[in-house]
Amino acid sequence: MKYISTRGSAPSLSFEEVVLTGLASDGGLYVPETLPQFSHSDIEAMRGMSYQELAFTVMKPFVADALSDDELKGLIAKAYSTFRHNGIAPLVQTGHNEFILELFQGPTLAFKDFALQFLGQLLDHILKKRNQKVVVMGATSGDTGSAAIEGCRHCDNIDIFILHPHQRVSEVQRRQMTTVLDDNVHNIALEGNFDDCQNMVKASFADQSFLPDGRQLVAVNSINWARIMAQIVYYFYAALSLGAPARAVNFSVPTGNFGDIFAGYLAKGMGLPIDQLIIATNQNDILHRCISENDHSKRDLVHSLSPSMDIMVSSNFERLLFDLYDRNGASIVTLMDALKNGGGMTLGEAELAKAKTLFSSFRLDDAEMVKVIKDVFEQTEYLLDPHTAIGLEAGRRARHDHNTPMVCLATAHPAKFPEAIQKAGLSDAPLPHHMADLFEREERYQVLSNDMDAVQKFIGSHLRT
Ligand SMILES: Cc1ncc(COP(=O)(O)O)c(C=O)c1O
Ligand SMILES: N[C@@H](CCOP(=O)(O)O)C(=O)O
Repeated sequence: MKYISTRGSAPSLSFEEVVLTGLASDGGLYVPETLPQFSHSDIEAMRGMSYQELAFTVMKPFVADALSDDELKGLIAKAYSTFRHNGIAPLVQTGHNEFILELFQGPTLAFKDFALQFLGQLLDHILKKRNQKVVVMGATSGDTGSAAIEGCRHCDNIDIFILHPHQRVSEVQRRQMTTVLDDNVHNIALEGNFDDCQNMVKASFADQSFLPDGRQLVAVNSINWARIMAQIVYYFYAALSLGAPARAVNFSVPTGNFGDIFAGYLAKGMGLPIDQLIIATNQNDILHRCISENDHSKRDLVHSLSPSMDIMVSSNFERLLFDLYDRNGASIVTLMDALKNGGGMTLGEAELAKAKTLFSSFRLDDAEMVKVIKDVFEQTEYLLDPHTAIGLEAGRRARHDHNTPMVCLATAHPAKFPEAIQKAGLSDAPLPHHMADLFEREERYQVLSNDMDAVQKFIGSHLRT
């Protein structure tokens, strides 16, 4: 399997190279040259598999050149060994043909664990084999950071630097990152927003001359293809539990950087019968505006009660555009230049029409989201986190029919976001046992101005030899 860049001029890479490269040298994102296909009977044969068996079956075609079957099985076993639920991704029914897929049973309580505990094991394996040391640099709006730190902290060959927007993540999210005191783990609170953090990470990948000779950056954001790949698995898992391949399923996905829902789009492309894919956004609604009215223009980023989705420029949208524009890299360069320099992009008529057949969308503001948390708790005693509340309500409003099951991805545990829960007039969800003393733990992080030089100097001076 080869991987190609969405901007058409970077070299194509193998799986191992793509995992270590992150951003393509032409500024694009890597995608597989062809998408593996599963037939109706292949998917039938997946019924009854454990999460780990399914992960092996779904990911194998993407990695077959790089990992033996036993190696892949071993990495999967270790990655999911720290999850707190035997089912790994349990489904909970909240209404008629309406389900929540709990993706927060991993060690850091968000869906990011599915890909990042696996990526941590994968990087450790590859780097030990190559006897190579790397620098991980990532941007987080709150959840990627802690999952990446948890995944990488035990890797001797990694120094990890995570940028989060200063005072723009919840206190639980910050402490999950900053109380990890291993000497290869570094947290930077950037005086800016998530887009500033992500821009700085992407610019640093484009010019890595600030690193000492022999070191390279590796991405833990969904820039890294392995992140998306691992997230495809739970779409298969949920759909199989609800009757696939005989029965189609809809998914509603709280969306920010467009990685999670893009994994659902790929699952559909691989043969999984998915009917609707619903993009659920908060007030930072560029994706909803794009799908509903072809308005993909940047606006000021609003600080919301669902902070993990406070993202304006959704990195993975570029991967979708690449497909919409028949994989023509030059078209993507034009669109991305317009977004960067002109503040927005307009999709062609045919491409917008295609996007509308693939995705529905819905937007909720804070007040609407808080009401959903309150109403759902009153009716079912199920406590939603703010991101999941947006996904659930968007699914209810945007689904076309009630005979097809609708699965809302529960992307985080409510204990991470007490502010929204309190606004709904409810008592905080307790932190799970392994985090019970989070507020007593010592923190370490560095506040830095939104200045590339300052960040890169900080990284350079904190690398272990
Ligand atoms: C809790 C939570 N929900 C939803 C999202 C959106 O996911 P994506 O960025 O893959 O669209 C994120 C992060 O981006 C998140 O942390
Ligand atoms: N919500 C994310 C933002 C980064 O997204 P990623 O999927 O590209 O890592 C976060 O919690 O950091």
